[in-house]
Amino acid sequence: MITAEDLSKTYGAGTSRPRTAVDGISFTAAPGKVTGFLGPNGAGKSTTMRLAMGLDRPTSGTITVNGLPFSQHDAPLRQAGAVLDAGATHPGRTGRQHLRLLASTHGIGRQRVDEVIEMTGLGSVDGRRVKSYSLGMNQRLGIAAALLGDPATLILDEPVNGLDPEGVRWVRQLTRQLAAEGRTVLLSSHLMSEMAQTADHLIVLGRGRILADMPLQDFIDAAGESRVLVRTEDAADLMNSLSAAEVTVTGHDAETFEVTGLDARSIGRRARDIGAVLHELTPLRSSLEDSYLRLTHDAVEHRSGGLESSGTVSLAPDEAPNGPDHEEGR
Ligand SMILES: Nc1ncnc2c1ncn2[C@@H]1O[C@H](COP(=O)(O)OP(=O)(O)OP(=O)(O)O)[C@@H](O)[C@H]1O
Repeated sequence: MITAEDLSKTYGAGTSRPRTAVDGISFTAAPGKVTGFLGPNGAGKSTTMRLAMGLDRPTSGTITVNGLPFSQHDAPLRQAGAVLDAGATHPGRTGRQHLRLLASTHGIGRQRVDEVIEMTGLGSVDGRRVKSYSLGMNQRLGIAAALLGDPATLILDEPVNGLDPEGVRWVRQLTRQLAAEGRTVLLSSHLMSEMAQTADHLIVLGRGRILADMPLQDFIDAAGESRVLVRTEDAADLMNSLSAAEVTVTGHDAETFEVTGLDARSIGRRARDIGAVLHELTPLRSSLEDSYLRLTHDAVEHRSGGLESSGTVSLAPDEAPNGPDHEEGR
């Protein structure tokens, strides 16, 4: 379990150019779930993860892992493992040497090193020097290191970065399995399709603040708009009869159009009323990407407001992640 309470981090505090990376956030990443951490570049995801792993100190507030600040645990590696910087290894060591060294400094036996090498598919390259590793091999080595202590909590910052499709699928299955075993998994990724298949819960950050904290499906339902695909012999008549202030009708071809703002049931009834012959009436589900982009787009367009659901979604104008003054990276 990871718990942040009113957590803030300002870099360069006291200098002429302070930079608040994390701005008073509170959230819980619960056991047994994959919690997806989303947000544009510079939103504060990596900083929050580093704070959780005790690699940086909060300016104010707290973040705990399994009830205690990470560094206060007697055997921290057994509490939480993290993939934060896949390149953070000594390039002259072999993968196996790197893992053995890490294991020995934490009282972890060689058998566990063999296990994590097996789990991460590094068996064929564990005797090679890390400097010869591809990005994908480095990611696997990072994940192997994170798993060494068999921790209850995993923090994975962009773990699929650089992996081929087989590797991406492997990370997805591994994270799902780790959560199914009752562990807490906090996962960041810019790959929306991957996040949609992996996460149970989402926390969306923008400019250091929480924009959304809710189950994945609720986020998609709350932020996405429902669309319905209609195919009919009487497209022109039905399109005319559906026109209303809150309804958008977009024609595709002579028989097909898409409706936003009315559900399939209402469209079916209207078709019956005017005697239109329907061939297809398909509700189209929003994707996570649609919802994410719509959430941020709306905030910029309307300069206020947000979305209500079973959790929190709010966007103030100056928090809009793709607003005009948004910093694209560091
Ligand atoms: N060590 C540092 N010193 C100064 N500023 C920093 C430092 N680390 C991060 N920042 C700043 O804090 C903000 C948040 O950065 P962070 O890396 O946490 O964002 P992120 O959401 O992980 O972004 P990305 O998706 O690009 O990885 C950025 O403006 C960044 O420039």
